[in-house]
Amino acid sequence: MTDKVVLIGFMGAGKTTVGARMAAQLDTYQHDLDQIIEQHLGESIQNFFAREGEAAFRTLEAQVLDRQLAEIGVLSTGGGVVMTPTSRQLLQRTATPVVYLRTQPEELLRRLQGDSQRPLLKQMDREGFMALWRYREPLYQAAADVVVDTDGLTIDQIVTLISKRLEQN
Ligand SMILES: Nc1ncnc2c1ncn2[C@@H]1O[C@H](COP(=O)(O)OP(=O)(O)O)[C@@H](O)[C@H]1O
Ligand SMILES: O=C(O)C1=C[C@@H](OP(=O)(O)O)[C@@H](O)[C@H](O)C1
Ligand SMILES: [Mg+2]
Repeated sequence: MTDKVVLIGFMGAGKTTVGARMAAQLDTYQHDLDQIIEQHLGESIQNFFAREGEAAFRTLEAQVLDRQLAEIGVLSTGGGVVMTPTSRQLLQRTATPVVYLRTQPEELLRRLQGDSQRPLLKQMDREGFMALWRYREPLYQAAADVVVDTDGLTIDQIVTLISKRLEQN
């Protein structure tokens, strides 16, 4: 299987968790855009968001995405990467397969219950969360080469499914 994959999907879809397991199984690197951005900033995304706002974060995210697409390994993105036209273009143009980890919003809300790291989650009520999911869903679909539904699956099952779907692709 290819040792280059990009994972996209909504907050809580498992991009970070699945990416780490997949990289371990493929004996390759995982790059997590959020972690790279936090290392670069020397502070949490949470703090940066609060001080500089979402637009500044998106600009930075697009720059780091551009650079990381050149690296081998599994690239776990942040859920909002499809919100920026530049980032969407980068995903469209890359030769690396883009995998959409698709998870129903009710399941995401269960997974993210009690989370305090995601600034957008804090700002939203249930309706806002659902609306954002519906808004982003076609953007993920359009950016993806492969769509994997994660509801009810374990991390290992998702990794196996991704490998299978990429072979078929
Ligand atoms: N398939 C899954 N089944 C159950 N819990 C999951 C699954 N995938 C991820 N999680 C949990 O959901 C939370 C968010 O996962 P994470 O990998 O950080 O998502 P993302 O990076 O897409 O926002 C974590 O607590 C993780 O353990
Ligand atoms: O959906 C979003 O807009 C965001 C998702 C987060 O990443 P995860 O998808 O890994 O939670 C992180 O990039 C930031 O909080 C914004
Ligand atoms: Mg993540």
